[in-house]
Amino acid sequence: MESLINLDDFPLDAQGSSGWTALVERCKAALAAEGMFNLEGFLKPQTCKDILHDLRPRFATEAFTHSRSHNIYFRDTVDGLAPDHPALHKVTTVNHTLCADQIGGGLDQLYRWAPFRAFLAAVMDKPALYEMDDALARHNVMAYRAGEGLNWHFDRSEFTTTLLLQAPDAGGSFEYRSDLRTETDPNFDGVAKLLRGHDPAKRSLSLAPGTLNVFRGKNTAHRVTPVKGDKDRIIAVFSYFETPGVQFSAKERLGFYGRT
Ligand SMILES: O=C(O)CCC(=O)C(=O)O
Ligand SMILES: [Fe+2]
Repeated sequence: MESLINLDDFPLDAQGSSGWTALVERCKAALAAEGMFNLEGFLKPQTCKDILHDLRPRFATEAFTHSRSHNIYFRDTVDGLAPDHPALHKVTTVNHTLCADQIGGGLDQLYRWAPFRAFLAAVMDKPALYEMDDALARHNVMAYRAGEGLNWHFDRSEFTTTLLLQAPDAGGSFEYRSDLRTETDPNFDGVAKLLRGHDPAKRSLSLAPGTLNVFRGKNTAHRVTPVKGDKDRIIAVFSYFETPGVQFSAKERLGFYGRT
């Protein structure tokens, strides 16, 4: 693992050591204050280059073009919402996705590496985290080309872990609104306000390649704005859950990946 990630600055392999504990505390504090944390330089630059080299031909030939009109829930109907409620306003997404069964290599090794899950569990105050039992959804890599983005949505998992592999020249910002809803309050009017562009608590972030980013995606509305220029924005996304055996439904797999 030391050839993949910067274990000197981020000693995930030394669980319980003072360096590991300090890192966990730092990440927890950022998560509490800002709803996310970033570890810049997490992935080694050469690893990043090697991964991109491996994935480029796959993006050219076998990635799924995820292109659709959707609402923030990625669901046709939502309990308690009339079909014409502005929280169901439709937005458009276009990007290109490779699934876990098309990726392999260092990203798959990292996804399966137990100390990575243990570190994330400690930061999120969970007894343990488990890999998804879904050969496609476990981890993905997405490429956003000029004009493409991922529009407003909430994630299925409580938190989302991403690793930027390549930054675009311009655009492709990560915009987010932390705690827009809770487990007990869907805050439909707040969602409608954000979609109208009227939420002053919206924040924006431009990530550097190699940065590990973790945010509470289930209740944080987020989007990636359209990329500008010829350099694609390329990002890996890892999904873990509190219980083993989690899978996407066949309908979700079809919608996100074009196959089941
Ligand atoms: O590309 C990103 O930065 C975010 C990805 C994301 O939100 C997702 O995969 O659900
Ligand atoms: Fe997301």
